[in-house]
Amino acid sequence: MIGRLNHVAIAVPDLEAAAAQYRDTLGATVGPPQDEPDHGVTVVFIGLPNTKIELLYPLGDASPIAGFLEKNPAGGIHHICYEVGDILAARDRLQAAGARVLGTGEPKIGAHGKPVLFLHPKDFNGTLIELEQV
Ligand SMILES: CC[C@H](C(=O)O)C(=O)SCCNC(=O)CCNC(=O)[C@H](O)C(C)(C)COP(=O)(O)OP(=O)(O)OC[C@H]1O[C@@H](n2cnc3c(N)ncnc32)[C@H](O)[C@@H]1OP(=O)(O)O
Ligand SMILES: [Co+2]
Repeated sequence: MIGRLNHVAIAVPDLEAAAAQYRDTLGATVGPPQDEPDHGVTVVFIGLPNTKIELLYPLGDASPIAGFLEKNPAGGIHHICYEVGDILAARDRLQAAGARVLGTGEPKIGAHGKPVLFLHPKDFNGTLIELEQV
C-alpha cells in the first residue's frame, strides 16, 4: 500500500533561518515559502535527489504544529509522508485495522495539490504519518 517517501517534515522556530541554512550551509535547492491556511502552516520545500524536506512554520493562531514547537522549541522532525495510489482505499484499510485517521477522516488538499491524510503518531511508533495520493 505505501509507496515512495514523498517528504520528511521538520518544524522550525525560524523559517527564514532554516531555509537559509539549507540553501547556504547545506547547498540544497530551496523553494519559496508557501502559506497553507487550510493546514495552519507555512511550508518551504527543499528538493533532494531522492525525496524532499518540508520545513514547517505555524500560520495563524490555531496551527496544529504550535504544540509541537512548544514542546520542541529548537524544532524537530514532525512527520513523514508516504505516497499511496488510492487514499480512500488506504484510509478504509487503516481504519479497519484500528488506526486513527486524524481530522474528519476526509482527505484535504495538501501542499502539492494532492489529497492528504494524517495518522495518529501514537498508533505508529510515535511517528506522525502523512499519506499523499499521487
Ligand atoms: C500543507 C500540508 C502539508 C503537506 O505536506 O501537504 C503538511 O504536512 S501540513 C502539517 C501540519 N498538519 C498536521 O500535522 C495535521 C495532523 N496533526 C495533528 O492533528 C496534530 O498535530 C496531532 C493530533 C498529531 C498532535 O496534536 P497536538 O500537538 O495538539 O498534541 P497532542 O497533545 O494532542 O498529542 C498527542 C500525543 O502525540 C504526541 N505528538 C504530537 N505531535 C507529534 C508528532 N508530530 N510526532 C510524534 N508525536 C507527536 C504528543 O507528544 C502527545 O504525546 P504524549 O505522550 O501524550 O505527550
Ligand atoms: Co507534510
